[in-house]
Amino acid sequence: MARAATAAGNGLPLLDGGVPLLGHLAQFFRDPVSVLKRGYRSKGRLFAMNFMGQRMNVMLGPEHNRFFFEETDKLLSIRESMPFFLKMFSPEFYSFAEMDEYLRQRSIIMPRFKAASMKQYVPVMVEESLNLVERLGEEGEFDLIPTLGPVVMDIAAHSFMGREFHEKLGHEFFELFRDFSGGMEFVLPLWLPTPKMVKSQRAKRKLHAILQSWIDKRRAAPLDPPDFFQTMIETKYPDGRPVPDEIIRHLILLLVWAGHETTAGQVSWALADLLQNPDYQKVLRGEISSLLGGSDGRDLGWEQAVAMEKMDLALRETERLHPVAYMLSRKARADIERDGYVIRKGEFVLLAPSVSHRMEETFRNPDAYDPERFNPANPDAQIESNSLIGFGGGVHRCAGVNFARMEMKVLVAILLQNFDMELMDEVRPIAGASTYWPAQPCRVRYRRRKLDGSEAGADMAALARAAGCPAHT
Ligand code: HEM
Repeated sequence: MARAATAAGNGLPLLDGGVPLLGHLAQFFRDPVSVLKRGYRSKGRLFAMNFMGQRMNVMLGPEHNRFFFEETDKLLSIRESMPFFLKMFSPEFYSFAEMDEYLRQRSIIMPRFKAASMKQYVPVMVEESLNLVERLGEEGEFDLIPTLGPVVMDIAAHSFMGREFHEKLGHEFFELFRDFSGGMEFVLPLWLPTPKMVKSQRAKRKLHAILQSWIDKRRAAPLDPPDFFQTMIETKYPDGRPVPDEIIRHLILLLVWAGHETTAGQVSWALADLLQNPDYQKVLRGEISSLLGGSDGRDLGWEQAVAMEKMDLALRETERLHPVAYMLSRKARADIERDGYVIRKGEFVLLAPSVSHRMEETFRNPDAYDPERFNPANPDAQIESNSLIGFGGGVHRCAGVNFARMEMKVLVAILLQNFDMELMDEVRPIAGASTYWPAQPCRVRYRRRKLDGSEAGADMAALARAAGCPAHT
């Protein structure tokens, strides 16, 4: 049961092992997921950490996930939990704005990620993935994050700002963007003029100037048929008012910011998982070659990408095992009673997909890589709502989830179709990061495959086996 409470009551059980003054802060920043796992093992689904006197209340499992998502913007505030957002964007923007303004701004971007609009991004995703194949050549080594990160940025710049912007200004935009992202400060006060904060603010001003010049250019000479950017600058609010340029600039930066590190990390994990699970890699190869035949992927269209159902399962399993957004955060707006405990107004409330996704009660054999657990055709499929939350939930669920899933599908499919790959390094999560991606180096050795489509038949047998076909045991 959950309700706003004023009654006296005990706080959530406090995790052991805090040190004077800092509490659990230092150990958390060193290795957040281990601390969260220790909390679950020793205290269960509800526990608290101490960050220099500030209580951080952690909730785990589908029931608590549901509560967290349903109470966001009611008992739980998103805006107070991410103050750095204010510095990177502005007080009237998105989650920081009043609810009706937030919903108005959200309604500008959501239609751009519906199925009908998504179709226009697939050719861009294919083109940028094939550019990577071209750059990699016949054989060699690449490091996952530094190689896939720029492809994700190319896809974003090309999809959201258009080909011409991407070709002329993409590089400068990317460089500035890296500095801008450095403004995501969790520990130090935001008014402190640290070098990375000064850099971030300078980059923000330059990014806004670049985007404004692009808005002016497109207003003077509209693109027909319109692409993402053209549609954004022509969109009106439901009451007919034009959307201010400042909001358009912030929205573009928000999309790139929210989708860049996350997708780069998640797609790197997806590839690393597949390279460690050759049986399922084979299943995917079968699916890909049954759809693409002997093509390198340039014919890959929306319909084929949607038909990659095994790839969907693999991406979901990676989202479960390695959620890059390993923790979501809110602040309590009032005292909240939860299972007999009280969370006080002003305290933080956290979800931890990184731990909830590995709970035995929710997922059978949780540390094993088993994409088929999500296959709805399996009688024992594990698809309880609010159990897989790598893209969040409720009204603030990731706006770009369809875009990200499609992008990862295309990139992984094209890499698997074109290269034989093996991992050279042990895959470990990065320590102390805000985005939980594989630590560097995480190198892959690759060699170009001969593409004649002859593997499709053999791989279809593996596909049938994985789907549990008794004729292929
Ligand atoms: C694998 C890649 C991605 C992951 C794991 C991811 C994860 C998430 C999560 C967990 C949230 C909710 C945060 C919260 O409730 O506190 C979120 C929100 C959001 N994401 Fe993503 N994201 C990804 C890619 C993208 C992409 C590609 C875009 C844009 C094209 C995007 C745009 C957004 C936006 C705008 C929000 C804010 C939604 C709102 O508050 O209304 N994300 N994302």
